[in-house]
Amino acid sequence: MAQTPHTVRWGILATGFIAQMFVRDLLCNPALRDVSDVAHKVVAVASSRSKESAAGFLEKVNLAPEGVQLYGSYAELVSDPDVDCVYVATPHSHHFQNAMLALSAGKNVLCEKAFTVTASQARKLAETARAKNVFLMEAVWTRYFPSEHQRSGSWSSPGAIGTVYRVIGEWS
Ligand SMILES: NC(=O)C1=CN([C@@H]2O[C@H](COP(=O)(O)OP(=O)(O)OC[C@H]3O[C@@H](n4cnc5c(N)ncnc54)[C@H](OP(=O)(O)O)[C@@H]3O)[C@@H](O)[C@H]2O)C=CC1
Ligand SMILES: O=C1OC[C@@H](O)[C@H](O)[C@H]1O
Repeated sequence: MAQTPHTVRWGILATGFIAQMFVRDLLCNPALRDVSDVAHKVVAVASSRSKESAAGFLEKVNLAPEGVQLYGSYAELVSDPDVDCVYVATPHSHHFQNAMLALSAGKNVLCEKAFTVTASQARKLAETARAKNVFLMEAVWTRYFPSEHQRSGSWSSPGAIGTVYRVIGEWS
């Protein structure tokens, strides 16, 4: 019998380039990647500038406005009781304050990379997430590439490839 998927209700914090990419991907049918136990719904979008910017975002990602709350501030977004998880897509300089705002409101958080500017900020976010018993993760999608699983599964085990003297990386 088909399983009823758990629906995660997302609040999108910021409306720039990667937020648009993220929402388009988020709303792809999970069955396309053989996933049936979870579904995703965008229930709120906030722009730091205005509610109109948030409305413009919906148009850019081809998302119908019905059932989506629009906010002109991040504080309003994290206060929305219908939001389960906040996706933080602001510049690095603002990740700490924005993720902390959402965690403090008891929201689960997915925060864009680079996670924080200092290690101390990252520790504070992790401590807050633990205290609030919510999920917190940095949005490093490349971590989930099949090649990365191979690398972490075999190449990185002690001694598997001998002593590493030099590493050259490339994004392609
Ligand atoms: N995982 C990945 O593959 C990628 C991750 N990123 C990461 O995502 C983050 C955002 O990058 P990107 O989307 O390219 O950036 P953009 O400049 O396109 O968008 C950032 C958005 O943050 C909001 N914002 C809030 N405060 C400020 C501020 N003081 N200055 C500028 N913007 C502000 C704005 O939205 P509004 O005012 O409407 O809320 C703005 O549109 C970065 O940390 C970047 O590293 C970027 C690209 C790829
Ligand atoms: O910031 C980024 O922008 C481009 C992406 O391809 C890359 O994975 C990411 O780190």
